[in-house]
Order: sequence, then structure tokens, then C-alpha cells
Amino acid sequence: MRTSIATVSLSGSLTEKLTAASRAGFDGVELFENDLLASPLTPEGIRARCADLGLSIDLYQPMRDVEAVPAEEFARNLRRARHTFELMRRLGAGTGLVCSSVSPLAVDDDALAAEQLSRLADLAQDFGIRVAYEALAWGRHVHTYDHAWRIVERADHPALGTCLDSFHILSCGSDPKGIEDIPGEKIFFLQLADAPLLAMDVLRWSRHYRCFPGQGGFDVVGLVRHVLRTGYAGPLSLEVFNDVFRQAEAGPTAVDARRSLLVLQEAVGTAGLPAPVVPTGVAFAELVTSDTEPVSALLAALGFARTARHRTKPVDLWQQGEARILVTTGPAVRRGGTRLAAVGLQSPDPAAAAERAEALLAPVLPRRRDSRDAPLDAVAAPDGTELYFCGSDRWRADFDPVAHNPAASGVRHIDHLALTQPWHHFDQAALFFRSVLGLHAQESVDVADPYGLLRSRAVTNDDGSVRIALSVGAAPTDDTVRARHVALATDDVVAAARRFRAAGGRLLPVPANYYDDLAARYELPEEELSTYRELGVLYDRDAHGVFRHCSTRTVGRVFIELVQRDGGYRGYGAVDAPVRLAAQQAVRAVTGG
Ligand SMILES: O=C(O)c1ccc(O)c(O)c1
Ligand SMILES: [Mg+2]
Repeated sequence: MRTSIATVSLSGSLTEKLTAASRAGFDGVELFENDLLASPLTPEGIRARCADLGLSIDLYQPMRDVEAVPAEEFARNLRRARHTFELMRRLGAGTGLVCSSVSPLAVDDDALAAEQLSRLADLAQDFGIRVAYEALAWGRHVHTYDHAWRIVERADHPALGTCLDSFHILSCGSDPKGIEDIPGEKIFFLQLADAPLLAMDVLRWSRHYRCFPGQGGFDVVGLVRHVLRTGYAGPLSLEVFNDVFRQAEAGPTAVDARRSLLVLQEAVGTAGLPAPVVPTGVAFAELVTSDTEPVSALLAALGFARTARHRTKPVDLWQQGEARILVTTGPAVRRGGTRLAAVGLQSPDPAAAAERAEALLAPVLPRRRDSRDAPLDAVAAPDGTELYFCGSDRWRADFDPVAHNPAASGVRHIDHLALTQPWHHFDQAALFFRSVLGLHAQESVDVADPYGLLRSRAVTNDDGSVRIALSVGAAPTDDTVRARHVALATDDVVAAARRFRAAGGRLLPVPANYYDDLAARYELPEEELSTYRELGVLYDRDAHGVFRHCSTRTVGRVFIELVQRDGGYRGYGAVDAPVRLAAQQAVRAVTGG
């Protein structure tokens, strides 16, 4: 099916929007009046630019407050419509959108609405144009899709059809099954948007919080299935009003948008993609640093052993149990400080995993950085984090063992990776990790930080052997502030923390108030509490079990968390995150780091 995106969904000038839509592979656009009004291009110029970019103008919109009004008002509306249709002819846009009226002049009279829309369609027909009538959820008298359709049906005009918009339909709780009662050829246009399930005024919700299908809480897939059963053959078009997307760069947003449609088309069976290859574990986490000394000291104090070195590159492999951490340095990483830059995922079929990622528009990374290296399948996540798909242990063939003392035994494996996202990447990242890797997303939670709010959402595989916690701050400045971390699983966090401290490691101190509150919340023996207090161990419970965790001091933009997950605890200690973030902030204030 053809795919389209509304210009309102992307940031920048009209030219930037069109270029981004074309590069991401869209076939067409919905052109918004404001984008045309603000463009220095003539309508013919816009038409030519779209043609050059391989885009059709699938819809021009919106026309507002047209129908069910007194005669003299309607005469004025027709005059305005004539101008719009003339403009559409110059643009080469075949379908125009009319939103259900919000005007106080409009009356609750379907017969009048049908008659006036029919006269509008007469005029459109003279210009070789069609009109699609859409119910806005906050329309004055018409706010459901079935009501809009009844009016269109009543008008019975070949140039008048309806436009369905998943947001309006699903936000007001209409049953989308009724869509199947509309003949497909009378559905002139289908607009798709998802949204998080928020309790707020529907107009605000629509204009600020829409997101791409799969990023919110609506069953957009189910709705599209109903639409396809009617025989609808028009484009699948994304109409997303979103404050973050309005600010984010258009290029990545357009790619994110296309990815959401590819996933949707896979779900409804109109496009095939290589099947997801769900990762079965974390092969490694890769830290890059311009200064290996503090990183080596941190890992050594945690009981890791430096077991191997890459044959061709300045990369060390540190290991303890099944936890593997690569430390990369060299000229390429001089900038940017210490950070968590790559993740190796154990994959049953790395080539197939990379194929799916590529089909879902992830940039594929070179298979070899050096001609002597074993080929690796790797792609970049939206924020640039490199994801390596590791089958068996081929990646280790490039490493030569080095003499080392045995590692400690407290750490068993990597429990989870916390990948802080750039501020405008959150929904995009969750959709990426879910769709590309076939992981499940959990509910997102808000976490308070002393200088803002953090939104956090985990994606996991079925058995929890791959857990990635995505989080994002509320403002662009947060990018530089918050660290990522590697959480290491241990059977005894107290012993692991003690061992770390005895080896010269520094733990993040936690305020006494936290432990006073803990004592009030749970009946913990005083001895246990004082141990936690002494080490800065945080404590959480869910319906399944208990989570104990503590953090090291931050090195660059990375820290390590030691975690003990007992009895099937499923979370990540989110309730403790505000305390941890404040403690990190306090350390930063003292050290300036
Ligand atoms: O918010 C609006 O006014 C508006 C305009 C056009 C649409 O297609 C829509 O869904 C909403
Ligand atoms: Mg709409």
C-alpha cells in the first residue's frame, strides 16, 4: 500500500519536511495549509519539488467550519472553497479534507450538513477534486466517524467521501468494527495516529500528544484491519501532532514514522518483513573511553579480570562469570568521554537479525572494521548505540588471551543495560527495540530527578535474559547530564559491594532518610538495615520478589549497578531511582564531575 505522512508531523521548512519524507521512503504527503502559506515556493513550485522527490500530494488540508451553517455563511464558505480548490488544482492535489465544524454558527441538522457538503462537492467536481469529510472528536455536532459517514451517505455525491482518523475514532471510544459498514470506495482517506492513554481534554491530547502507531496505547492495527476489510485502497497516512516531533530533526522523525508503518503493515499482513530474531542474551557491553585507567580500576575492583585483547584494535575484554565488558580506546574515541556505546546481543541468527533491522531502516554498520577481523552483523539504534548480533562466540575469535589473575565469582551476568536516550528519541527507541529485536515493552514510569523528570521504559525478551531500560529526560539539556549504566547480577549484593569496597572501589552514598523510610515501609531486621545503610544498598519489592541494588561512582557518563534479583522480581528499582539520581547529583556537585 502507498504510505503518506502529514507535513504537520515533521519539523522545519516545507522543503525540509518534503525532503525528509522522501528520504524515509514515503510515497506521498498530506500538505497542511500552514506549511503552504509559510513557504516561499509557489504552488507550482511545491508541486514540482514533490514530483522531483517522488512524492504525491495525497491530501490538502484542512478546510474548517464549512457545513450546517446559515445560507449567507455557507455562501462565504463556498467562495473560500473555490480559492482552495483552485490552489489544489495548481498543486496537483486530488483530495481535500473538510473537518467537522466547531463553529458556534453550525446547527445540529444532518440534512443541512449533507446538502451543503453536496454543494461543496459539486464545486470540487468542477475542479476535478474530491472532498473527504472527517469527524473531529471535538466537533460541535459531528464528532464520531459513523455520524460523519451517515452525512456523507445521505449526501450521496461521487466527489464526497469520508476521511477516517484513528485518533478521533479511538480517543472517543467508538467501536471501529462499524467501519466495515462503509463501502471502501467511500473512504477517501485514512489518517493514522496512536497516542498514550492520558486522561485529558481530547483537543489538547490530539494536538500535542499523538504519536506514531505502535508508540502509544491505541489498537491502531485492529482499526486498520477493519478498514482493509472494506476494500479501502488509498494510502496509509500518518497524521501526528506532537510537540516533541515538532522540535526534533525531521530526518530521524520521518524514519521513525516509516518504521512504525512498516511494523503496522507487517501486523495487518500487507507487507512482509524478515521475521524478528529475538536475542537470547547479552554477549557484551562496550564502554569507550579516552582514558582506560579509571575504567580498568573500576572493573578490577568489581572483580573482573582482563582476559583478552583484540588482535587489531585497542579493545580489552574484561570478564566475570557470564558478564563481559569491552573497553575500547584509541584516537577515534578521544572526544566524548567514557560512555556505554555498544551492546553485543546473543543471537540465534545474526545475519537474519541484521536483515530485519535493515528492513526496518536501521543503519547497517560495516561488517569489518579491519580486513583481518571476523565479520560481524551490527546496526545502529536511533541514538547511535551500536548493536552487535553475536552468534556463538565468533566475535571472540578476534581476541587473544592475555595472562590474568582469576576473576572474582560474585557477578554472574549482565542483568540489564540502562540506555539513557537523547530527549527526543524516547518513543522512537522503544518502538525500535521492540520491532527490530522483537522485545516486549513494559509500561513507562516517571521518575523524579532533582533537576527534572525522567521517563523510563524497559524492553525485555521472554525469559528476562535481555533487559534494556530506556530512559529520557524532559529537556534537551538533559542529554549531557545523565549517565548510562550496566547492571550486574549477583546472588549476594552485600558481599559483592563489600568486596568492591575492600578492593578500593567507591560506592554511591545514600542519605540516611532513605533508610529511615525503608524501616517504616518494611519490617527489616535492624542489622540488615544497617548493612544497607553502610553500603548504600537500595531495596525494593514487587508482587514477585525482592530487589537489592547499589551503584558505583560514575566514571565519565557510565556507572555500574550491582543488583540482586530474588524470587522473580520483575522491575528495575524505579521507586529508588529518584534517590539514586539525587545522590549522583550530590556527588557531582562536590566533585564537579
Ligand atoms: O486538530 C485539528 O484541527 C485537526 C485538523 C485536521 C485533522 O485531520 C485532524 O485530525 C485534526
Ligand atoms: Mg485527522
